[in-house]
Amino acid sequence: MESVIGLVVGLFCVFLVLLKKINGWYIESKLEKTTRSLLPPGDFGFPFIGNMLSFLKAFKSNNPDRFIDSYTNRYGRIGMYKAFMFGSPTILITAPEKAKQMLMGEEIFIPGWPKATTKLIGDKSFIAISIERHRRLRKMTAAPINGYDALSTYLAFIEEATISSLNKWFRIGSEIEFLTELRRFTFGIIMHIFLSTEGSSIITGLEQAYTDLNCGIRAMAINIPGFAYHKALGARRKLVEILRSVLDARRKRKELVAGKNNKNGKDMMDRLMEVEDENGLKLGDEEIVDILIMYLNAGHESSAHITMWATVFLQENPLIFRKAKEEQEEIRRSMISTSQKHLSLKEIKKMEYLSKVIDETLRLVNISFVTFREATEDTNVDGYLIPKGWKVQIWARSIHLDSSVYSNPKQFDPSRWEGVIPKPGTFIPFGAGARLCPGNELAKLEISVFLHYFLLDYRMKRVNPKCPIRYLPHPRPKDNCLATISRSSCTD
Ligand code: HEM
Repeated sequence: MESVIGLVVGLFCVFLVLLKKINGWYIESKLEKTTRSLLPPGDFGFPFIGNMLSFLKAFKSNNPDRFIDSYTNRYGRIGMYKAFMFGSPTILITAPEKAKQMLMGEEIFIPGWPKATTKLIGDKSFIAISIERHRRLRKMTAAPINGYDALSTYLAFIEEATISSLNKWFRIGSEIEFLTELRRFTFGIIMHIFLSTEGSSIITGLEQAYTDLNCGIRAMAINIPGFAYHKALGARRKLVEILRSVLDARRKRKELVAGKNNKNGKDMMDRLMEVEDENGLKLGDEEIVDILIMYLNAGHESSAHITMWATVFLQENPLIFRKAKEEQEEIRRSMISTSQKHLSLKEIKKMEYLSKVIDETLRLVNISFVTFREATEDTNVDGYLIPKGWKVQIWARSIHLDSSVYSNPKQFDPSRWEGVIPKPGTFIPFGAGARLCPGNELAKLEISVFLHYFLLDYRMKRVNPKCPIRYLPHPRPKDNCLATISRSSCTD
């Protein structure tokens, strides 16, 4: 009996190996013979699902890195591998210099997000429009978010939101989901920038919709009730509905006050409604809504996660906490000496050690662990070929946790940034090139202001300090960082 079971298991294994080989032959049969011979090593997994099962298995375990490790262990650390992910043949990039080449080569490597993601974020958002249109809309939206004047303007709002949020959580006195609260906090900021007048009235509806949208972004694209992707599509419909009604109401209001618009009172929605292309054409409602959906999402999720992780790491490392706090105390002392009540960008610039804490958090946590591109032409990279039409995934996570790039990479150590200018491609938490995150400075500002007040006056105590981490869609403790916030004067 045992030998029969052994035989069946053996035959099944052979069948699986054969299935993978046939799948590989089938995918490569669409390429020219010379192209095939130049592909990097790797495997395409099983028909239809490709390598998705091993990807999801790794990212649902406590060791997501074992997905890429399985390639480096089998084929060596060559930094590029062939695979089949999210329904497309794909080249995985895990080496800094190659990542840099992909990120900087915007003409050849256009965004290549899975179709299912584009359906959620919108086919008129930045991830799906032409290079020219992207350049134009980006230019128009990036400076009012990330420019020096814009940041100075937002600072007061961020400061006020920080002080009142921390005070509120402290007053609650019992456990809060720290991450959920921080998402609310960062969402309030991005809503203020984009939809200053409607913010508070629609914020609750949008918040829940964004939670559901995000759960579907890196899930399998199964549009059946009960699956995350199905729920995310519903969330997108809700977002479109809410934002469209805001847009309609604004248009009506604008008609009423035509000609009386105050330039200083403009938020991003006003700008999007007013911008014209070289032929005098304005953006359509669908375009405005998709750009809003993308910005409002990108503009709060990552910042909230990084703020939470930075707080957790500081709290877990008393020496680092102390050093960061001393820097903030020095800043507060100098403000008091000149009777300065509010932070300005001058103080933010002085937060050198805190900036290292934030960079180290960005490196270690890897909120955007992978970015998606598509090759628009056959491209040779270090002797290997990326065929035209294939997807490219740039694995920032693998680069940031590579022991040949960062010594002791899993350790939280802000001092590693002392006097260091990262080599190109080695530190890419915000991407690089034409698609470099247009909210990177705003994100760092929000996190810095929050940590300034947190370090000076508060403590966070987690209910489950050893709570397991969920890695999809973003790394977070499964309990959303259940914690109490207390004032440091009460605990020191
Ligand atoms: C810690 C916080 C953040 C992280 C780690 C982060 C990370 C990234 C990364 C890696 C990209 C590049 C994607 C690619 O190359 O395809 C990106 C793009 C983008 N980010 Fe962020 N981001 C953060 C905060 C923000 C904020 C606050 C905003 C909004 C104000 C924002 C808006 C965007 C947008 C609109 C894009 C698309 C840019 C384009 O395609 O041109 N992000 N972000």
